[in-house]
Amino acid sequence: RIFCSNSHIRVVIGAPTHTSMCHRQARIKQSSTSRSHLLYCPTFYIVYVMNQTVEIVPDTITPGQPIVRTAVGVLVPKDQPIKREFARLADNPNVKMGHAYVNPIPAEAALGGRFLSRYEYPGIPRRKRTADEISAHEHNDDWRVQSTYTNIYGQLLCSYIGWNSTAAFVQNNQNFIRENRNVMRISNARDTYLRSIQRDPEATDMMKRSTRKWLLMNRSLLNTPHHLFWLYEDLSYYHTKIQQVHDLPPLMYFCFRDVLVMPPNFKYTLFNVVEERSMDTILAAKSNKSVDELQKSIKRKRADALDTACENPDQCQCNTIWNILYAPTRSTACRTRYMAQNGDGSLDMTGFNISDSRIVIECSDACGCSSKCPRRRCQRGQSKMLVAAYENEAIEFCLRTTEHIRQGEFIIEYCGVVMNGNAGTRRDESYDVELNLICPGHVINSAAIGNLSRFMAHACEPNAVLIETHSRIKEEDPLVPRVSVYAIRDIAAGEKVEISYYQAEQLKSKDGIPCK
Ligand SMILES: C[S@@+](CC[C@H](N)C(=O)[O-])C[C@H]1O[C@@H](n2cnc3c(N)ncnc32)[C@H](O)[C@@H]1O
Repeated sequence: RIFCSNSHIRVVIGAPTHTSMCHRQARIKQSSTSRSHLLYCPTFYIVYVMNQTVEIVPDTITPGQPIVRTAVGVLVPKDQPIKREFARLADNPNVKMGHAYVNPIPAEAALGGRFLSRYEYPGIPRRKRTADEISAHEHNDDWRVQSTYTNIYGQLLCSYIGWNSTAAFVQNNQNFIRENRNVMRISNARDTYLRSIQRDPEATDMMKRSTRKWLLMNRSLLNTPHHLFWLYEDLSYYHTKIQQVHDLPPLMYFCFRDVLVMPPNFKYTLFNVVEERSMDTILAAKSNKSVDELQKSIKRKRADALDTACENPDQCQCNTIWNILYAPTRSTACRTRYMAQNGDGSLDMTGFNISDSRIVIECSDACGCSSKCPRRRCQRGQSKMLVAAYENEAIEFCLRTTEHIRQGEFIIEYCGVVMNGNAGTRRDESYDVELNLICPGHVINSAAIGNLSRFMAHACEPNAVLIETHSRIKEEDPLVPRVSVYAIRDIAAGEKVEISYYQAEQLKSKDGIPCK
């Protein structure tokens, strides 16, 4: 691993203008510690876990049952009773409390066979069945398709959940395609992206050679179940499964090198996980008050000067929240910018200045709008298929889009663990995003638990930006800090999604990752 020469990288999400308060920045600190294990989080917030037996797990689909999407996980320390202040949270179906966040191995993959993988990754089965075990299971119905590939003869090859690569089969009947439409859709999306790399004039010969490994499956790969290729395949599959619960697109991990490097190892989450100490701060914060409470306690004029893109503008409370909590007053030197949504949920980027402090405010049940409201964009989550691809020894993995993204479009939420940003907390700080407005002094750290946003690389001329987002579905949910990633210019399919880890002044001082 090659690290950059300086020890601190800072990622700015707020807009530091005048006060020291404003100067808190999202910070990425380089560290020489090895990469920690990650989890995947979807959309909302998390708290702590109590004892070893209590776990926060990502949501799964139970046939016939409605999907409850967890909004927050709360991690509570072991051997301590749940605090009284959290009692109300325990009744909220959007909040899960536990001592640890885990990515469990789905039941259909946990069958177990003779093959033991060399690698241990959260939520990925190590034990699988082999081709030798087929006869014992031939007539059982536990053959569910994981993914499909085309082999060098143009035949459709199918790999099965819980079986290693030696048990992959050629499938050539139309029924198979009809019955596995979803799997076929994901495999086709993967191949479309891989073909675009084959055509890319900037792709190196090594990338093209390696891309063919994914496009045209060969016998030697099938016969090497310990090949890292299969670990990439599993990570893509099991993390995509978590995405699907939240109706989010598939994701993929790639390494376009002759010799593959180890894929990233972390727990995948689609909601933020909050440490107990930070949950105390969150619950006590003014931003956590409901709109009604805010209006009663703070005698400030209701905002009506701003337009709202809410589908129910007469009842929309977002501008009131802005006015009471974030709008600059004569006594605040810190000028936070109101980021207005357009009717399609994208942000109005007119006059956007990357140095400005900025916030997006989203609707809750108090606004009386539906989940399709333009002012609930972060709540709906990612819509474009993104991939984490290994770039080089310096950057390692970065985030790329497989689809065109327009300026102002929401890309993804930055998910991870909400924790106190002081130096005492043990973590890899290079995955910190520092919060300025909603929970100052805290960070969202995605080193151990996060989603694809953790792979965004630094660029001196970024195409995306982090924006703190005041968002909860119900006023009774805790207002856990959230950070959205929006495009600040059009991003073409295949491009990297990059943010600036630094403020303008730091870029000039050449502190941190150099601009190339
Ligand atoms: C938040 S992580 C990004 C994901 C990381 N690349 C990975 O593979 O997990 C930040 C780290 O990525 C690397 N990085 C990001 N952008 C870079 C750039 N433009 N040049 C060199 N290294 C970069 C640095 O090691 C930095 O500490």
